[in-house]
Amino acid sequence: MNPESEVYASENGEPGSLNDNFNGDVSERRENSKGPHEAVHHDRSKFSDILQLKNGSFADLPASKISEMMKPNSLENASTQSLFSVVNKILDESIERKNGDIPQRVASLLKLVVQEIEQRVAKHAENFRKQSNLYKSREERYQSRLRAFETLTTGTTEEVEIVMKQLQQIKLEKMRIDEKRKVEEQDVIRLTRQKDHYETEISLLKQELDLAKKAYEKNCSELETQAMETKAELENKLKERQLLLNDSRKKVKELEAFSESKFLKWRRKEHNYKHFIDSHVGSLQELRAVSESIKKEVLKTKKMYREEINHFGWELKGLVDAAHSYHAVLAENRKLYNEVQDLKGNIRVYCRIRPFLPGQSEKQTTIEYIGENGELVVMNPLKQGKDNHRLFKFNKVFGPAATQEEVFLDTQPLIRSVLDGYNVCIFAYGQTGSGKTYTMSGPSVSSVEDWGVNYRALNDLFHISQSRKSSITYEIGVQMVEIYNEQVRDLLCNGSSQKRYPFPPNEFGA
Ligand SMILES: Nc1ncnc2c1ncn2[C@@H]1O[C@H](COP(=O)(O)OP(=O)(O)OP(=O)(O)O)[C@@H](O)[C@H]1O
Repeated sequence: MNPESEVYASENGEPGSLNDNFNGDVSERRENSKGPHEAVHHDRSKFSDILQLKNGSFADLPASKISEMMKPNSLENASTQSLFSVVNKILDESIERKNGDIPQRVASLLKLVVQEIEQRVAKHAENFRKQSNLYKSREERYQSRLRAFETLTTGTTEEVEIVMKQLQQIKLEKMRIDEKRKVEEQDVIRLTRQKDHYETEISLLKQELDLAKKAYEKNCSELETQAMETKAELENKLKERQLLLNDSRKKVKELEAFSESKFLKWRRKEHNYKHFIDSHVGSLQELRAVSESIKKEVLKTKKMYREEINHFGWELKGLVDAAHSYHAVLAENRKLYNEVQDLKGNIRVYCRIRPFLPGQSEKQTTIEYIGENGELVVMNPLKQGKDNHRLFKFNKVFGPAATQEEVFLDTQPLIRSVLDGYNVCIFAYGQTGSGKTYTMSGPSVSSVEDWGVNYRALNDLFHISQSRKSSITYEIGVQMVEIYNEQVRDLLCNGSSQKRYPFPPNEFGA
């Protein structure tokens, strides 16, 4: 038995009232004493009988009864309640008696009963003490256990947290499993319904199958009878067919003989056709070769035609370009013609003033004024009065800063009119060192910037003739002459044998 069960047993039994305890002791002794149950009952009934004597007294009891009651067995088996009742009754009787004397035998009984009660009280006290010690030891045990539990509790807080988390996860898992289980339950319900449905379908199909089976069996029997009939018919027909087959065999033999003769005839015809086809294949090959050569000829002719057409196309394009250029030239000529007509006469006179040459910077210029419209005022310090200044009028005056290109641009339209058949003459006039060569040829041929009117004019004419070559072919010739002291000299003639002019009229006028 464990301590807890011991405590509960003790609490329920031993710490009760005195009477209960005494009753317990009595029952315990009763069980331990191996005497007959009837004897115990007899001892107890003795005390009960005595106590039920309400009108009688102990003093009046016979000595034999009292000595029986005083026996150790009788006292030990009596209940504590009975013992206290005996004591009280004896004491009450002694009080009621006037002389107060108690008979010797009653006093002896009283003493024995009191001793019995004392023993029981002592035993009871001893039990209480033992119980108390037991409770104390158990309390100490519980205290130590409590402390151990407290230590365990503080030590296992972290574990408890982990366990709580695991528990949480397990709960979640459980919820998931529950949901899954619900779904599965629904599936089970669905499947059960389906199963029911299929079962009803199966039962229906079974019924149909039974019906079909019966119908089939019926059909089978009908067919069997029909088959028998048909068999008989077929046997008859077979006989008829057998006869027909014999006839047919005879006919086949006749036809075979006929086809054999036909085959020989067709064979001969095939041979004739083959010979005919072979002869025609030869002539066909010849025709093919002729056709190939004709095809090549046709392709060659086609190519030639294509090239000629291309050539015509180019020529046509040239004509179109020429027509376009011709229109442009016509427009330009018209413009030039108008310009020339606007001029007063066909002669233009330009004046170019050259800058001072190196080393002449200290000299004073005689040019007073250069006008926009060709006016030039020249001062003559040697003359006085009115003659001091003289005004000259030109088509245009080029100042010392004018470039070669600016000078050329004014003469360019006139030069271009040469290409349309007009006669043009550019004539440079001036005293020695005034800049005629510089203007007409330029200081240097290597630099295009320095080119004078002659080079620029020829360059321009070559460009135009090149652009118009599809429509017009020009022949360009150059003459360069110098008139000095009324002597004309050919400047393009090499060496000392320079040709002297006047030339014959046909040469000079070209
Ligand atoms: N516009 C100009 N700018 C700079 N230098 C010029 C100009 N015109 C002429 N000169 C210079 O003046 C000098 C004389 O010029 P150029 O030889 O052309 O004169 P010219 O009239 O031909 O002389 P000549 O009649 O003796 O042959 C040259 O050194 C030339 O470089």
